[in-house]
Amino acid sequence: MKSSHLITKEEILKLYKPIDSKAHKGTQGHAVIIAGSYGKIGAAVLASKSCLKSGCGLVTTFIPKCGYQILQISIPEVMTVTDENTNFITNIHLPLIPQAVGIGPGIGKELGTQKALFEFLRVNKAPLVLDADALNIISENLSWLELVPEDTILTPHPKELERLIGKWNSEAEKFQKTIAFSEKYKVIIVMKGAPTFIINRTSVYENTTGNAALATAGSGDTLTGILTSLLAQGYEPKYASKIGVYLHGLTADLALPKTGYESFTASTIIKYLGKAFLELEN
Ligand SMILES: NC(=O)C1=CN([C@@H]2O[C@H](COP(=O)(O)OP(=O)(O)OC[C@H]3O[C@@H](n4cnc5c(N)ncnc54)[C@H](OP(=O)(O)O)[C@@H]3O)[C@@H](O)[C@H]2O)[C@@H](O)CC1
Ligand SMILES: Nc1ncnc2c1ncn2[C@@H]1O[C@H](COP(=O)(O)OP(=O)(O)O)[C@@H](O)[C@H]1O
Ligand SMILES: [Mg+2]
Repeated sequence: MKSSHLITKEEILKLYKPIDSKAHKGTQGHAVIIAGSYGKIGAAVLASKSCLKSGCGLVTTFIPKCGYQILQISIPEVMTVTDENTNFITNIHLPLIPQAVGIGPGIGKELGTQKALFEFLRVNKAPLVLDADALNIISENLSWLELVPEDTILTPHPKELERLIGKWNSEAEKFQKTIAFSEKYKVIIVMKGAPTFIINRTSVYENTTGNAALATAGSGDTLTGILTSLLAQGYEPKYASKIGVYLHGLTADLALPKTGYESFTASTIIKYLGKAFLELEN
């Protein structure tokens, strides 16, 4: 297997940019989260809340109509734009030019959603995070990756990775195929797992934070929100991916003594984001 570089606190401290005292919401980036379908609006809530709580100034979330009240009541700080359709996304229209977009958590694979994703990828110019069902749809339409901005961040868990690159027979082959995929499509792959690796062309980075408390529904959805927020704030994708993965894992390391493994949930990740960022302040 190819040797990897460790993502350590020392490295993250060099990449992290503290918030300027003259900052206002307009300078902190406007992020868009496109997520959710009937029964999975929670994915949109988790991604949007973690996005907002990772420092970007404004968050707009695009959801099917059924999620409108849920989202507005769960997170009043987040603006909401709804699809014409009730239960799933069919036509992505944004009344703004976003600084970054995260798309995929909980969107499902309805034909209408597949078409909406293709149309969105055709017109989108903003730095992008692709997760969950966006990856599952793209796995069956790999040529769509030619439409995405260079250095788009893909965040597959092992099953989503298999759908993208095909089966592997060994760890070495998994890395070899993921590297080849990253090179071919000029994308950054956050290979989620225990630990998470980031593959950027032939470079492999291994995260040093995180623990099994993260093995809980929605923890990947929060990572999508964090990464999208960092991109919206102007971090280059190669740095946003490292900082985001590091902070996401750090929330679990900081929370574990208080929550134990069992009671830790994706909402705990969001709760501990503040403490994780404060670790970068010294
Ligand atoms: N509250 C909400 O609204 C939530 C909404 N959510 C949304 O739901 C949608 C479906 O997402 P999903 O990931 O559950 O389904 P899917 O892609 O079929 O993968 C499941 C299979 O993958 C595997 N697998 C996964 N991790 C693995 C690992 N570490 N290591 C090894 N294998 C691993 C495992 O396969 P197995 O081992 O069982 O063969 C498992 O059965 C998606 O849009 C998501 O955003 C969720 O975020 C939850 C909260
Ligand atoms: N045992 C573990 N140790 C460290 N991190 C883990 C562990 N289990 C899960 N994670 C992390 O939790 C997240 C799970 O993402 P994902 O499977 O997409 O969840 P969901 O789709 O439910 O939001 C990933 O970031 C993964 O690295
Ligand atoms: Mg996921």
